[in-house]
Amino acid sequence: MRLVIRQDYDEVSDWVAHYIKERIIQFQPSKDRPFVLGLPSGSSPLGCYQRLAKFCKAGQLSFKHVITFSMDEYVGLPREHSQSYYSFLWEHFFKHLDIIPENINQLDGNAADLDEECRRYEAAIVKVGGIELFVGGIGPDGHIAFNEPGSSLTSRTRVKTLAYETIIANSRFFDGEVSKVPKLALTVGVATVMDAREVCIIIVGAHKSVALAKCVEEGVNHMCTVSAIQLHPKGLIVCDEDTTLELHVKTVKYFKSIEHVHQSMIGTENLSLQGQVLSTSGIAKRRYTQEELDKGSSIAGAVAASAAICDGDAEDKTDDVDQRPSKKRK
Ligand SMILES: N[C@@H]1[C@@H](O)[C@H](O)[C@@H](COP(=O)(O)O)O[C@@H]1O
Repeated sequence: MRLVIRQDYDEVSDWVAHYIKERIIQFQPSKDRPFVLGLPSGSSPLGCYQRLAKFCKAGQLSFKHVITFSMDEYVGLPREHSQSYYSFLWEHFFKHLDIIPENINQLDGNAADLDEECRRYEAAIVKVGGIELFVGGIGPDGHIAFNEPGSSLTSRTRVKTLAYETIIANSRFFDGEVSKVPKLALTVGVATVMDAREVCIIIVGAHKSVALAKCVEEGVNHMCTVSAIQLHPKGLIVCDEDTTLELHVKTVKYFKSIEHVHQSMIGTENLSLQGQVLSTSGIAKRRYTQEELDKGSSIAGAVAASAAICDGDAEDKTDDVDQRPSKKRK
């Protein structure tokens, strides 16, 4: 698992937006081979969504061949309600993109048969060949999507009763009134997320620092469902400095030093990013502009490393890119 620490929310949003952009571009999606992206709602991904929309508007990125699957939805809240995840994602993301509406998959919290709706969703994911990159956010107790503490780590899309802490936390979107917050939700399962070929979790704010510490420094545990990411071969967490408050100093130093080594191996210094930085992967052969290099060399490097590893031998298919000199880089 990789832990990328940035100064604040804006830097986290910048990093994740660039990362998603590079992953999509690298993938070279087409009608027959679309890029399948899992998406969260909530305040954590907002800055990232705004940046992705800007890329799209500027013609630097297209969602034409991107299929999306949203993580969760309240049960019983009308779709047009401003706080339904359907409305949220349309308002803050989809309507600003060139995405084809039929490629947007969202759970219907008003379906007549909720169990059937969950089965339909899982089947739809399978039908498109699985999710390439699942981006996620967490609640203060470490729940991913609506997989509340105690959720099975092998869970699939299903109906969940919300934990009281979640209802309180989300009441900020319902005029601060707990009674207005729906008590049930549809959510992808922990295993649905972990089945994705890559998982990227955005965690921002001191109020999530305990959850981050549990996820990174403690074991895999159903009371902190995001901790399942430890078992994922390509798990990535992007957080800000405030969120590291409960981590050991040595843990923070460790992940920062890894990123430093990573950058010096894959960044501009040694790899001539101005050339075909991604050529080792065989996936994309795009040249980076100087501006991109100045702004996002670490992101380009991360993506390049990611691609190189994916493209490697079976034994290379791990995320430990940072700790291992790549034979491809000789
Ligand atoms: N079910 C949602 C999640 O999908 C979301 O990721 C999380 C964090 O939200 P926020 O980013 O607003 O803190 O809250 C919830 O409870």
